[in-house]
Amino acid sequence: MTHPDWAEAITIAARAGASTLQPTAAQPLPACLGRVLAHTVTAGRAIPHFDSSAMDGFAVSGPPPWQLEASTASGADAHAASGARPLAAGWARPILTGGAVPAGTTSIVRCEHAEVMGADAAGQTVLRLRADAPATDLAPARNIRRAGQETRAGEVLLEGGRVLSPADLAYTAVAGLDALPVRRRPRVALLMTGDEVITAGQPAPGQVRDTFGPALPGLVAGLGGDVIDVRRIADDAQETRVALYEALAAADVVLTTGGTGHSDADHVRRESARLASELLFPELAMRPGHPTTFAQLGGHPGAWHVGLPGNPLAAMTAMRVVVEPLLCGMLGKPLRAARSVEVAVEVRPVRVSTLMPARQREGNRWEPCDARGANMLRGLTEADGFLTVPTAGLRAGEQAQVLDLPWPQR
Ligand SMILES: Nc1nc2c(c(=O)[nH]1)N[C@H]1C(S)=C(S)[C@@H](COP(=O)(O)OP(=O)(O)OC[C@H]3O[C@@H](n4cnc5c(N)ncnc54)[C@H](O)[C@@H]3O)O[C@H]1N2
Ligand code: MOO
Repeated sequence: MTHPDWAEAITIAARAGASTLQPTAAQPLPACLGRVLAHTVTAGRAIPHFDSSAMDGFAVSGPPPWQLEASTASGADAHAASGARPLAAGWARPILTGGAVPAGTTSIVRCEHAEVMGADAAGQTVLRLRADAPATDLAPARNIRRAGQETRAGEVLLEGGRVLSPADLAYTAVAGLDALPVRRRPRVALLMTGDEVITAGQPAPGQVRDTFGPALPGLVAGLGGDVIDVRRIADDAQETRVALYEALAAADVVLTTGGTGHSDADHVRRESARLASELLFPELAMRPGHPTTFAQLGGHPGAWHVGLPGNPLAAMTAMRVVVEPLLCGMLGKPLRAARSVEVAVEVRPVRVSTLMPARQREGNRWEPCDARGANMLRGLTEADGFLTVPTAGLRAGEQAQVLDLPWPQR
């Protein structure tokens, strides 16, 4: 079996994910934040849905002065009442911001630009434009928010596949919807191996602090997964087998960390193979992260298993090129494409196509971070993305591809 490079891994994982596209359910708007919209939603009617005033003031009909109607409504009804009856020529009517504009209105004069005078000879209250009011106040349709100005009935409100933002939810509410169809979040179980790994305090020589427990659950949630289980398992064949089996029954995606090697202490590869209905790849032609395995366990749909390598940076590159596209596919979300950038410095040839944590300098010029060994994290904390380095290396000034990090950036 050939070993995919990073670009092929993204394609394979995304296609696999799409074959288990998650079901859709309507959710109330506040529960939709960060969820993936399952399909495109259109406006059932125009936004705004009626002509309304943009200012507190007066609806006027024709040139000043006007005869001012007595205010007929206040409180809860005031916004609707202002538009209930047509406005006759030569008349003005009090109106609130957001109030319905009566038929016959030529413009809205804001209250600070108008002056209520005493009664005229006929006993009518008169409204005048103040001497210092700008002439634009009387421009046709001044301060009127027209129905349909923002969105026409039948127009697309939001495209399917997008991750819903606070603005999207607010806009949907304006359109009068109470719920949106969102994809179920893939259930993700996280199994972490490594007898030498401790989860608190200072590790002794031969021990290492767990880097995955603090980082991966949030990372998976940010990619749209629902982390249903986080478990540490011993470097033991039987325990690995039972844990994989149980996870496969409960989850859509099983992520393991470590144990992908071929030593007596590594059991993930063998136990995954026992449960696998399909091996998509046993490893990658990419560093760090080359031991990453990807399989489907327990038939279709069963569960996807991604065996992340134990080296912390290797696991992060695998998250970017396998887990992120897998979840995108399952959620019906578009992939984030690699970006073309200019390389600021020479990068020497490498044995296997390599993902290097890299920083963006002035302009779109990029350079690799230091401390970018597979076991290291410092470079990644300083990185703006992964620079993809082909085996031939890169010359200063050459174009190269950068992958965004699998989390929101500064
Ligand atoms: N003979 C070979 N040895 C190794 C090879 C190889 O090709 N032949 N590949 C190296 C590469 S590259 C990687 S990556 C690792 C993959 O190892 P495993 O997936 O089997 O992971 P472990 O052996 O369990 O651990 C590797 C390394 O990572 C540390 N680790 C594990 N879990 C954690 C954790 N939760 N937090 C922090 N660090 C962790 C572990 O202590 C080891 O140092 O294999 C290489 N060896
Ligand atoms: O390729 Mo390893 O995965 O260098 O860390």
